[in-house]
Amino acid sequence: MGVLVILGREKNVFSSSFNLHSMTLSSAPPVRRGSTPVPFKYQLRREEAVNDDCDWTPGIGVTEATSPPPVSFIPAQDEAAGADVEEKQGGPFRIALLGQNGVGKTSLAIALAGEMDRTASVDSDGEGYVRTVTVDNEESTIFIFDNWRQDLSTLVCEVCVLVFSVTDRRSFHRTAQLRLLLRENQPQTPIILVGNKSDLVRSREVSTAEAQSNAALYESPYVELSASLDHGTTELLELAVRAARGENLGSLGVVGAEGATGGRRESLSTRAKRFLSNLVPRYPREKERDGGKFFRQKSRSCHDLGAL
Ligand SMILES: Nc1nc2c(ncn2[C@@H]2O[C@H](COP(=O)(O)OP(=O)(O)OP(=O)(O)O)[C@@H](O)[C@H]2O)c(=O)[nH]1
Repeated sequence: MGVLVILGREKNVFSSSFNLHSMTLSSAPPVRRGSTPVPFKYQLRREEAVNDDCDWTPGIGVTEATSPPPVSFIPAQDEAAGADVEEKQGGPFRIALLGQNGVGKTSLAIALAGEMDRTASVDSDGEGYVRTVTVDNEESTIFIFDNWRQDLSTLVCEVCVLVFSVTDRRSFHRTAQLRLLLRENQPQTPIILVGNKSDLVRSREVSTAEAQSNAALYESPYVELSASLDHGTTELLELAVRAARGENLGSLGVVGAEGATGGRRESLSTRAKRFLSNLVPRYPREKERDGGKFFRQKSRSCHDLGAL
């Protein structure tokens, strides 16, 4: 049984301490958001990713002065080998949201915690989100945390959600690095790849197909969503709970905002056929077969317009 820690919702706790530092240490560089391009000289090398997986911004993250308070964590009972599967069914399940700064982890954690729905059963201790959810007619308790700043080797959770912003290619690359680190430390933990900010269509830098094939390479499901619009978050929540229960998710294709049917997506040819069959007959032969219905309908609508 574990008590988890998010510094997410009460991010103000972290923010306020950070601001305090910013005030005293005026030379500290600003925190980089996911949508802000990073100068080339600041790009993270692999060695840096291994040693310091906190941030892309140099000078921020691991120093004593700017790091957030340590995350408290009590390992769950089922960590021991031979954990009781039945015990796992109801949780508690720990879901860790990891990813580059500004990709929307906190927004996503809040959406998953159901804070926007005031009737949801949500309880936060200020460090994480605790929620009881019913998935597949079964109740489970979940802990969601989005602000893991310590060494990834100390992270213990039932599911890892690697978040990137579809508007920031660098954050997509960051998930690949994180996956590498996670696989080194906990090869069995299910990983779900999440492309957030799907609402920002015009600023997109990572296509659905690219992210999906990347996820498929590692047999992870890919979920595309918008935390801000709370679009696709339910699918992620259900997926995470199923993964935590030990269900094999495999590679489900795209789930969420752009392809809400998961592995049961229609093929391109099926969709094309359906689209064509729905077309109004346009060609003379079809019009003949149609018995002139098309024209009659059209003239009727013209007539109606005239009446207006
Ligand atoms: N358009 C859009 N903006 C989003 C979405 N999700 C988050 N944002 C915005 O992205 C910015 C960063 O969101 P956060 O939730 O703070 O991101 P984070 O990953 O927790 O950031 P750090 O705590 O710095 O690591 C905020 O301005 C959010 O409003 C989304 O789905 N769509």
